Amino acid sequence: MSKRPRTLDSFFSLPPAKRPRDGAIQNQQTQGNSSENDVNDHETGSAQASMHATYPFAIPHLPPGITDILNFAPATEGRIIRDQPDLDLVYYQPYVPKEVQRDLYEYLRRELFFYRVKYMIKRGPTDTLINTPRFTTVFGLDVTSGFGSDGQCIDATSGKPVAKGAYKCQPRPIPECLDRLRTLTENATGCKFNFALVNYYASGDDSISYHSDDEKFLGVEPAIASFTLGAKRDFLMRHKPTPAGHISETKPLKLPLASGDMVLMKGLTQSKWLHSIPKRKGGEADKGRINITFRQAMVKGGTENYYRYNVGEGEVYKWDGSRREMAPWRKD
Ligand SMILES: O=C(O)CCC(=O)C(=O)O
Ligand SMILES: [Fe+2]
Repeated sequence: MSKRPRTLDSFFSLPPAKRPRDGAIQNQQTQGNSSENDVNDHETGSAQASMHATYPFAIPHLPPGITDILNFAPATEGRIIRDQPDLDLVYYQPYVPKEVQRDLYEYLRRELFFYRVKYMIKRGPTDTLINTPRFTTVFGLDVTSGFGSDGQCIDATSGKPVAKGAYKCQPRPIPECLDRLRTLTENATGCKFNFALVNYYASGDDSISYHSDDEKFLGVEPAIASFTLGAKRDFLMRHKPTPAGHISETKPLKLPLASGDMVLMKGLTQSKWLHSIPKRKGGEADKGRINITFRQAMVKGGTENYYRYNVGEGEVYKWDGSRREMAPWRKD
């Protein structure tokens, strides 16, 4: 039995893996080192890829030239930033080794599928259409479920398939390329992650406004690991307004996130601070930036929320190498 690091790919490999044993569960948290489907990998002899019924197309595995170097991450020791009230960060400059920053950026930009999500919100009495000002995609499943070896959602406690309708969305397993980085990040930080959210900021016009990732479905004091690849962009942080009468002795923060950097936000950071990537005119921002955040969702509502706002119902985008931009993708 081969001992290559276990990923989620037993059911990604083509042709499909054999039927699961009853109750077999393989999710980000529980997968072991069993390798029954490695046989498949060898038999096909073709380049390996992650595939799932919910993916519009297969995502090739990371090439060895990237994985071999990525295994040296983190490239530097993290700097602890706790010099302001409620702020609790570890800042790696960089986390991804320099030799693979560019290749990993170009690989993810080229191989992942993205969305430009639109949704309605109520502003007072009026319905307002929000156009998310960046490309997004998401993979993962909250702790109540995992993926069976046939790719179906399995209840984490009973090991049985989750009831039809338990999720309105269609959860997607984390592909090998992101799962590798997730595992490395778990090992380095001691934190657990079951979601990978990816943002692509095509230019300085793309952004994320001030917010905090403080949803209840992440549990108390969530840890979020946030990676930058590609263009350098400013990451702004400011303390949430304090109750009237309280003197806030905090000052805003600007981290100039560069390719390969990682910021781990933990403790009270999400409940007390806001963060944003503001729009920028010209300069490096127009070369494009990928952000990956790893998080841990505790309940099904977290899964629903992440797919609604990062996949939505719109068309699929894929990198078009000749146009050098994301373009609508259609199955031919
Ligand atoms: O792009 C970034 O660095 C931040 C992304 C972010 O805050 C988010 O996705 O919640
Ligand atoms: Fe955020």
